[in-house]
Amino acid sequence: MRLHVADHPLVAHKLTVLRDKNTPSATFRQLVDELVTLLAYEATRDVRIEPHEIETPVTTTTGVKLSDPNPIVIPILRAGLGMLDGMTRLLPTAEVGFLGLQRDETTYEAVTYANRLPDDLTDRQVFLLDPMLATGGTLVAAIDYVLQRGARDVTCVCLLAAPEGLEVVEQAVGERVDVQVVVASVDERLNEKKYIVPGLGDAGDRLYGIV
Ligand SMILES: O=P(O)(O)OC[C@H]1O[C@H](OP(=O)(O)OP(=O)(O)O)[C@H](O)[C@@H]1O
Ligand SMILES: O=c1cc[nH]c(=O)[nH]1
Ligand SMILES: [Mg+2]
Repeated sequence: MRLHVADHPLVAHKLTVLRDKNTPSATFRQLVDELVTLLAYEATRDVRIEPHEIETPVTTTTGVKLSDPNPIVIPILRAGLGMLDGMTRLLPTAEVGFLGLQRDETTYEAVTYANRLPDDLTDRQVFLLDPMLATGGTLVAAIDYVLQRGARDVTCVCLLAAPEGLEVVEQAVGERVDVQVVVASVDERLNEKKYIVPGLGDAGDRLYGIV
């Protein structure tokens, strides 16, 4: 597993406002969108491209275009949905799949309740979106899901990660496949309820308000 922590003053500034418990839902949504666009720039560094010849008004030249098939972006419902627009702003031709996973707040195990994905993800570049990597259970379940469908190139874009969760993902993925995790911050730890500290609380509730 490769870990990339975005190191940028704008990311740090926006994240601080996001963490503030007094930040209202509308501002929270806007900030998630802005942060994802900044993270997407880092997360797409290895997006597959191929040579592409064009004519400028002056001459012909060889540039690049995204290779076919285009990447697939998969927000993990609910909270990951808040990251979708920020990601597809940079990758407008990406396909979008959906995965619904909810963490059981007693056992902390991820339960799958929805999926709408292509059956075959062989040779597809996959971007998984979820703002919170806490125990890592949800992300490991999502990674397993796409690996079972043949994906071998997976980038996870998260806002916050706990060191404990990163370790779980690292152990689960090992050297099996090329999994990259891009985050805005690796926080201190998990608390007794497995919430990220200092964190930002429940991302889904702060985005959408309904528990
Ligand atoms: O790393 P984990 O310990 O598995 O926890 C992280 C998961 O918890 C949150 O989702 P939640 O289950 O609250 O669902 P929601 O997005 O519908 O609120 C978050 O968006 C992650 O998906
Ligand atoms: O801190 C946390 C942990 C899990 N899910 C969240 O939304 N926040
Ligand atoms: Mg939630």
